[in-house]
Amino acid sequence: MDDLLKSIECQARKLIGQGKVADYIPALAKVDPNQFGIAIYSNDGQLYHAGQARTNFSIQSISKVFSLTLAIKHYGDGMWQRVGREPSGNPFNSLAQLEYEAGIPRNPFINAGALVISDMNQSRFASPHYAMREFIRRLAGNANLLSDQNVSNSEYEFRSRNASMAYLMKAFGNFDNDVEAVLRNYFYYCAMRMNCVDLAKAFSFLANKGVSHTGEQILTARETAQVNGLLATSGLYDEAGNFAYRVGLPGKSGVGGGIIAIVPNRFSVCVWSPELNKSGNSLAGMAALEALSESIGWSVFG
Ligand SMILES: NC(=O)CC[C@H](N)C(=O)O
Repeated sequence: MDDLLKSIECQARKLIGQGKVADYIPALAKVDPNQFGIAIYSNDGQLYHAGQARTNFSIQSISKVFSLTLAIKHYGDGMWQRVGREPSGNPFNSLAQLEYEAGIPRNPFINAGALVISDMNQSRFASPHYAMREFIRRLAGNANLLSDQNVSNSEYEFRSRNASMAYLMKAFGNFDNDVEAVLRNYFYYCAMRMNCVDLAKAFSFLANKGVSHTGEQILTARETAQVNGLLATSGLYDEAGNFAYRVGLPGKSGVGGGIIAIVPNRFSVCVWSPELNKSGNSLAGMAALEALSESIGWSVFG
């Protein structure tokens, strides 16, 4: 495995220069593009990694999986009245569908969907950002994880598009709490800093029928399969089809350049390289996951 990861790293690094680091906020635009890391965590507790697997980065939309998990734990099936389960086919920050679909976002992994989920968690917890941080720390088994205030403040400053989505949903009656407070928390989650090893471990429960690497039952086996189904159909925004075709695994990306992928009943994987393609997914990360999945025969589609 170590040799395979080294050779995948070497191939993937050749693609650096073809993408573009997220530049919608200055704090992310400054990230050194010349970075790559990968970590794989197996259900029997083996960790494999290569490159900068212990360098922290901004998890961004990968946080949407943590928020969804927390919401499922507390709301169960009732939550699906407020958010759909279909791929959007649109960019992650698109407003278009919200207007003609009565303020119900297509799925929990686009921004509008994650904002509704954050609104649910806001109603449920006295201190939602603290609840979420503790949940993520517990899942990763790392009590030192922090959110980057510089990133979250900058996101809040440039919040117009996310704020528009939230206010539009409020106009449709699909938003209960103060929009600005929910935005603050949503940005706090996006700005959590983690590395590939943290993320591979944190998502091990999705590869292990809902049981975390510390033995805690996070979701039921059924809920875990449902989340993986949603990740496979919507985890990479308007590139979910392409990801299914090239990689064939449930996955979730973020504009910090991280992508997590789940090999059900076997492994959780995290790859990171900051340069993005046009859909906002790590360009070298996608290529690395494709090579890995092909070499090991991981596709869930056969
Ligand atoms: N795709 C992403 O990672 C988007 C997250 C980013 N914080 C946003 O809300 O726009």
